[in-house]
Amino acid sequence: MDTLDKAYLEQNLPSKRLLEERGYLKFHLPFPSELAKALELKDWDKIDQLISNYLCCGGILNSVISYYQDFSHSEHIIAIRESETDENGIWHDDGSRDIAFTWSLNTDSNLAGGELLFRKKGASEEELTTFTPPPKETLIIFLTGRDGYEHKVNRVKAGTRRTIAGWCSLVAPNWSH
Ligand SMILES: O=C(O)CCC(=O)C(=O)O
Ligand SMILES: [Fe+2]
Repeated sequence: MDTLDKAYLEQNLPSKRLLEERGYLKFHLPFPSELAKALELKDWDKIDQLISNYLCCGGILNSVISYYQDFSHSEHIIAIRESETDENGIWHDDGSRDIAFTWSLNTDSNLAGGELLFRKKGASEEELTTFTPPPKETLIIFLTGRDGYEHKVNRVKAGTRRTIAGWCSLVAPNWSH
């Protein structure tokens, strides 16, 4: 499932309207076998390289994210948070990026905390969406400050939280975060 055609995307992905309404989408996007293998080996360099490829033309992430937002620039990191050293994140909006994503690499059954919180700026506590760290292969795509949203990651209380965090923009973003 490395290249995805338009018909596949339209039939299998959540609608664009849902993203506009809620500001986020969460769904299962299976890892290509080479990524699954690299995760098993904890080969972070390989994972980093594969994600670069997937964000490029014809790649799985490029196809999926482009379905929602045209982009020509992308950045990504492998974000690893361990309970021993982790701290509460702060609310932020990912600056001038058009859209953000987090593709879970979590395999740690001891993982506690590390929730991703998401809200419209100025929203009340009840209007907050909380994503408990999902299992590997869960993709969350979410809107940024450009559309008035912000997010933060809670402190990991036990175990290790791993994800690929990324950002995509049509024009090159300002490099401030
Ligand atoms: O770790 C995540 O799921 C998101 C991280 C994030 O928001 C960021 O690095 O800007
Ligand atoms: Fe962020």
